[in-house]
Amino acid sequence: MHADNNAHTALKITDPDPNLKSFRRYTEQTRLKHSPTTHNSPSPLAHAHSEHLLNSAVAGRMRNPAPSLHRQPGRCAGTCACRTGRRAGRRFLFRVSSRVYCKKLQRCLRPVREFRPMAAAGKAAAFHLPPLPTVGEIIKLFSLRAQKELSQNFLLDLRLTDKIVRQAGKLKNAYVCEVGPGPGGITRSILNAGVQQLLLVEKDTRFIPGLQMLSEAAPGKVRIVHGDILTYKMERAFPNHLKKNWEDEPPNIHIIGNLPFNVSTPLIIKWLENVSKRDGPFVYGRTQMTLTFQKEVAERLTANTGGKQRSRLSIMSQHLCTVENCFVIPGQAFVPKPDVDVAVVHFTPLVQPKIQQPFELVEKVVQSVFQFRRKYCCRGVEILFPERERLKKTEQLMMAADVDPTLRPVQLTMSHFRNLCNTYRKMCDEDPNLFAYNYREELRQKKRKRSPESTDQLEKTVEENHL
Ligand SMILES: C[S@@+](CC[C@H](N)C(=O)[O-])C[C@H]1O[C@@H](n2cnc3c(N)ncnc32)[C@H](O)[C@@H]1O
Repeated sequence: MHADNNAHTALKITDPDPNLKSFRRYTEQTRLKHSPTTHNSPSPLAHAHSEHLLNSAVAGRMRNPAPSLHRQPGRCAGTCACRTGRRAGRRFLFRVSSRVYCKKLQRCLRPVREFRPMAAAGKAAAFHLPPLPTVGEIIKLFSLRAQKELSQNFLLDLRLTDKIVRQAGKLKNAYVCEVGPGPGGITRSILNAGVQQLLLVEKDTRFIPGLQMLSEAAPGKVRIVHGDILTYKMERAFPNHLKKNWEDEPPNIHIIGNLPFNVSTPLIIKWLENVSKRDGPFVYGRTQMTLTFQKEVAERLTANTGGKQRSRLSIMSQHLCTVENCFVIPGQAFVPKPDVDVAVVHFTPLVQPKIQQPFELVEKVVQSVFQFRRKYCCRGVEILFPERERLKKTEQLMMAADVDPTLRPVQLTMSHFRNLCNTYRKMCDEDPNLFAYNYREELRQKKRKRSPESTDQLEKTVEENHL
């Protein structure tokens, strides 16, 4: 373990983790389960190789099976006699990208055809993770019960995790940060996409040994940070040479994550602010993000003018990024099943934000407008101004911005919001106290004046409750 420049715990893997003792137990059990006595006569060579694989996995030196074991294309190289054909044993097979695995042995059945030409042609072999226990088995192995307070819902289906990772685009030789990798389903898909480096930021210590196992299976590629993504300093996460100008194509850096629901919204707002200020993960340029959200939040992020879900999030995200609602993952796909469905959203920061004003100003205007989402939009605009000049200034703003005050907030287009923000900015420049004006604070003070005792009492009770 060594200290990361982020003051989080970055883990460097040297010795096998104590938990690998239980992994050894696991592999022993697997070996016994699939021993020659329970399967149709395997070749002694295959059995010996199976032993070697299991032992080397424990030592953290798992590699692809030797080509000699793939001499019978399409046939399981392990101790079971299942076939890739239509015949017996088909139920044990499953596919990950172009690879066929035997479920029972966790063994790749990649036929020799796929193995040789690459080497023969002198090309660098594409990276593939060696056979590993399934994500489900990792969960059992390390007793990783999902914790509700961390909104933990795991994805075990590798076809789904592959599909999420494909939304990020081409990841060959990319630098990727995965947030909240948990038991590592998405992590495997990212590694199989041929990334150069993968940074994992995980808050829950219990997942670290399972992630170490993945790290050992992809030597030199994985960096594990035990920390909180909300405070992790992303501006130091990747090498400096990857930096691109904002106007250039996005850098080869991606953020991917199946985020906990209670973290995803504050995190995306933080990252949108980082996009606007070109700091955090965006010091490298227009870093792309592929993240999951509760389906309704994803709909808000991508809602168009007039849409039922049009909200503050729609304007804040779409004025800074191209936002794409990629696909929905039904709740049943997760373990344990959440009460809601989940959607995958892809963000690419825009070269020119649609509203060229400071993040805080845009947020203040947009938040005020949507404060009364069922009323005319002028009702929300009013709260940008102190009471004594409210009506006059609201009228002035609506007129100068050329916005019909009887439109509802959801009917306002991006250019309406741009005009409102630009005009409000001019008014703030003319009156330096205006931006600091806070409607809620004014309300509170008015109430305090009206009934000082009850307000003081109320505040005291709130304070006590906080303690
Ligand atoms: C919904 S689970 C997803 C796990 C895994 N990515 C998957 O798809 O199966 C969310 C993960 O994020 C982690 N997490 C929660 N809050 C976090 C935070 N603030 N920073 C980093 N990781 C966090 C949880 O411990 C958990 O592993």
